[in-house]
Amino acid sequence: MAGAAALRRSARRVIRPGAYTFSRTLQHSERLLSSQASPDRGGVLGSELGLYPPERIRNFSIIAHVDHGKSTLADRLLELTGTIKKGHGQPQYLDKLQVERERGITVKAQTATMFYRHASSQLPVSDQPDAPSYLLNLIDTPGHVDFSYEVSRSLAACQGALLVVDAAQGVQAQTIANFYLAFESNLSIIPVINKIDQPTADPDNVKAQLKRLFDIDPSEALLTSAKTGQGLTQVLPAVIERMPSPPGKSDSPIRMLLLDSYYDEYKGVICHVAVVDGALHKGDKIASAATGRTYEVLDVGIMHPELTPTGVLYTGQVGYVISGMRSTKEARIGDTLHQAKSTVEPLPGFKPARHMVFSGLYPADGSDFDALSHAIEKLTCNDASVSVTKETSTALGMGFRCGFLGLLHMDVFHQRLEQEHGAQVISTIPTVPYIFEYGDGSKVQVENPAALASNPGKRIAACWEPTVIATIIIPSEYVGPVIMLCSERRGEQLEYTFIDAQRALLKYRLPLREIIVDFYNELKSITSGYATFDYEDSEYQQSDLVKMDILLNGQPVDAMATIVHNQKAQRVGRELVEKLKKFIERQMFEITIQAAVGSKVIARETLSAMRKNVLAKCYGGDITRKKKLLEKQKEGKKRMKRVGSVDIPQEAFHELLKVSNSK
Ligand SMILES: Nc1nc2c(ncn2[C@@H]2O[C@H](COP(=O)(O)OP(=O)(O)OP(=O)(O)O)[C@@H](O)[C@H]2O)c(=O)[nH]1
Repeated sequence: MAGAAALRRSARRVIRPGAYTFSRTLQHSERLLSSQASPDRGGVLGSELGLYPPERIRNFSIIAHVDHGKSTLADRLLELTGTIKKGHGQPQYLDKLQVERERGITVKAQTATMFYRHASSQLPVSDQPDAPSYLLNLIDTPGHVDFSYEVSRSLAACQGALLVVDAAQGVQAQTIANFYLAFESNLSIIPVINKIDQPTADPDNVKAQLKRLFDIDPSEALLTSAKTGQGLTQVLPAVIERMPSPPGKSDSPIRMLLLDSYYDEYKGVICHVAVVDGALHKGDKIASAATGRTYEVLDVGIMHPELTPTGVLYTGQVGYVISGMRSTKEARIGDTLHQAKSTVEPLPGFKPARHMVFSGLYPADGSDFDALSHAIEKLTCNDASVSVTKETSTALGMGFRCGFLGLLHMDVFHQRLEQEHGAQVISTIPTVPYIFEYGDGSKVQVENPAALASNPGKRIAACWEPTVIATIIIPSEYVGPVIMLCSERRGEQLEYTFIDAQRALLKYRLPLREIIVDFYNELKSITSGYATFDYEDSEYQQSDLVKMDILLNGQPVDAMATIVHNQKAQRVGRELVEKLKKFIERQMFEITIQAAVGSKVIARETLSAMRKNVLAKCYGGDITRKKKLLEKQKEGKKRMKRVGSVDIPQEAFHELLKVSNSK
């Protein structure tokens, strides 16, 4: 949890995707002017984009396991093409969100257009004045499993992908997932074995893995170091020579795919689009296939890498459109935008976002509801993959039930709420969407365990929970402990193979609720950090689930209710009450903390009465020190949540998250 000062500092450093400042714009025009003078660069303004028919365009993505070097490679390619200055002082240019920089992960995919002259012969480009210039759109993708939705969204606009694999770590779980996403999208895949500068690099072993797992010819692999620059000059020529150009009909009415959208305070909604057919000009009238609404194109251009107005986008090009949309809700990702008053066949959409983790978000201070509401609304403007509905808890007051793609997604959302909007939130135990069937045959999807109580008269006949197929790659000596962990988490083994002499691949079907909290941490800790893990959604399976309540002084706290597997209820209940006892401070009266399934209490702790005297350690009469301590206590109180008559610190809710799903 960031301190108040850190929050204030970070609030001043808000970075929004695509947001750009006046000074950056100036730098940009300077760069443009110099770029036009440079023999190695193409022009970019206005009609010059017309010089790039689809044959001279390549749209590609970089896919990789987390930390294998996608963003660094992207930076190097942007530098190599002069799109950004070398040593621009901001590593991982495309990772624009503050959380991305802090956590070193890519959350929101970004796009950048580059211009690159390429000659087919071996002579240097400078000796070939006629070497044609190519327009390359690089689409960065997130690496974490939660964001595979963003990956599939980006891949739909590409014809090829660079599959980056760390030369020392080799193929990892997300390499496999991302490879299949790209393969199923019919992309031409160029393997890039990166980080060859590392002393432990073993490119030949990685080549053998690529052959064994994906049937990739070893001679196709490029060897690079995004750190030292070694091998980087082969990358763009390979993109141009080995990847196809975008398909599309130049003489057809405009049809484009909406790749991403975000809200900019000054410009309104900015849509990233890939033009599939026709050309888009400023002033054109366009319509959304999803909503039927029509808009006038107010501004259109490319991301070079900042928004650069060009007035036009041609077939096969990727850029941005501003068309007076008021909210990103109008800009549905995967929608087809087309010429107004024409009927066109919508382009195949994307895999829709599936919300797999739900959690209640409440203002830490009940009176801050409006501020939280405003912050959530602003944030969802830029992250349409979060679902938000209002809910009320007797314990926490008015709040929101939010649906996320996964746990990291939820974490990132919380962090952004705090950092970018200064919101103080209490989040309830995350839950997955269960399906319950009542005795009368009716079925409900339960995203909030407390909601089960609203049908007290109905007998639960059956329940189902979502499962995932997990892929785990580990050094072979860790196979035993990992198998134990997976069976503790109610997993069913589907596959157990070796990908090389040292490493094994395990596939398990696991209930999603068993992995949403702490599974990855535990997997990492029992494998000394060597395990990599990825999962894809699978079907629902029938399960023996019960609702567990937490009661404080006999009163159920709805925000702490959780759904657990019957066999684990006792253990989880005991851990929850023990944890709560540690976090709830003693108060003026005795507090009983209980966990109960139905009317049966399965765990109980008692906190005896006592008032914490913050001045106890303060000897003598230093009045300013006393005042400071009392101020601190007052500040702490603000972060307390009064439930009935019991004050619960915000940390208790956070700690509960960790226990509720473990073991
Ligand atoms: N030694 C070495 N380190 C590299 C190389 N390329 C990247 N790195 C380092 O590896 C780490 C991860 O690099 P990133 O580019 O952030 O990785 P990523 O794949 O984009 O990670 P996500 O955005 O989280 O998916 C950083 O510390 C880089 O400096 C390389 O060629 N050699």
